[in-house]
Parts: sequence; structure tokens; C-alpha cells
Amino acid sequence: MTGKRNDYISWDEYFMGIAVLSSKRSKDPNTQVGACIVNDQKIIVGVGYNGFPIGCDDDKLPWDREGDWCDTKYPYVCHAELNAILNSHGNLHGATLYVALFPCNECAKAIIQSGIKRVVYLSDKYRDSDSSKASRRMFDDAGVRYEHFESDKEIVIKF
Ligand SMILES: O=c1[nH]c(=O)n([C@H]2C[C@H](O)[C@@H](COP(=O)(O)O)O2)cc1CO
Ligand SMILES: [Zn+2]
Repeated sequence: MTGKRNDYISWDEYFMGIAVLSSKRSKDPNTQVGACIVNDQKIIVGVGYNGFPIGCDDDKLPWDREGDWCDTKYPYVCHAELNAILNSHGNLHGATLYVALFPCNECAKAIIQSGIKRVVYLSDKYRDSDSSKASRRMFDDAGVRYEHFESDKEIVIKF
């Protein structure tokens, strides 16, 4: 008798893998973020990555990080989490968000209001920023759990 294979990926690895794969679509030269929303039946209900709004030309708006605010990417870029929420279908109540970077305070608000109850994140590179502090404060108040993604798996895709 042949048993099942054992080196399959976990649910968390699967969904975080999709978030990371989605980030590969980002045109941001500095930080690429992907997000994947999964409902309580483990069905993917939304994916997204950071990019400019539909109809706004990736080659015309700036990707700079510094300078006059209007000449940087910050006023224009739509965050991965927000895109995943806006692209989603169905009810997000009780859903889990897998995201490559811990959410900023603006996304935290959208996450809470959409009914998402759990956030699994990979990078926390802006952990000490005021934005991250505000996100944690709101998540704590609103009862949204957040946890760092832990895995020692390496997933390679070769086409
Ligand atoms: O939660 C987030 N989600 C998200 O999509 N982003 C995007 C916005 C920008 O395109 C990029 C951050 O750029 P930078 O690391 O160069 O400041 O990541 C940034 C955050 C957190 O700052
Ligand atoms: Zn954000």
C-alpha cells in the first residue's frame, strides 16, 4: 500500500505563497507587497498587490520615495491589502488576510471594517513606525489577531 506524500505545503504556506506570488506583479521598485484573503471555509475570496489605480499609467506617475509629496508614489499607490479587499467577492466576516508586509494604519482600518479577523504577515520592516503602532492599537481594540508567518519551506516555481 502506498501512503500519501508528506512534503505537501500547509494551508498557511499555500495562502502566503499566493500572497508572495501576487507581489511579483507589483511595479514598485522598492517594496513589493501581495495579499490574499481567505474565508472561513479556506476559499480564496480576494487577492491584490500594490500598484497605481486602474487607468493611472505606471509609466507616468512617479515611483520615487523622496521629494515633494506629490512627486512621490505615496499619494497614488493603492496598497495590496486595500486592493485585495476591493477585489474581493462574498462576505469577509471572519476571514483571514495573508500579506507580505504588516499593514499600515490606513489598511488596518479597511481590514477591520471589512470584517477580517486574522492577519498573517511576513515582513514587519516598518515595525517601529507610527503607522504600524497605530495598526496594532486598532487591531488590539477591534479583536483582530495578527501573527508573524513562520515557515522553513522553500518554494521554487520554474516555468
Ligand atoms: O501595508 C502596506 N501595504 C502596501 O501595499 N504597501 C506598499 C505601498 C508602497 O508601494 C510600498 C512601500 O514603499 P516603501 O517601502 O518604499 O516606503 O508598499 C505598504 C504597506 C505598509 O507600509
Ligand atoms: Zn496600507
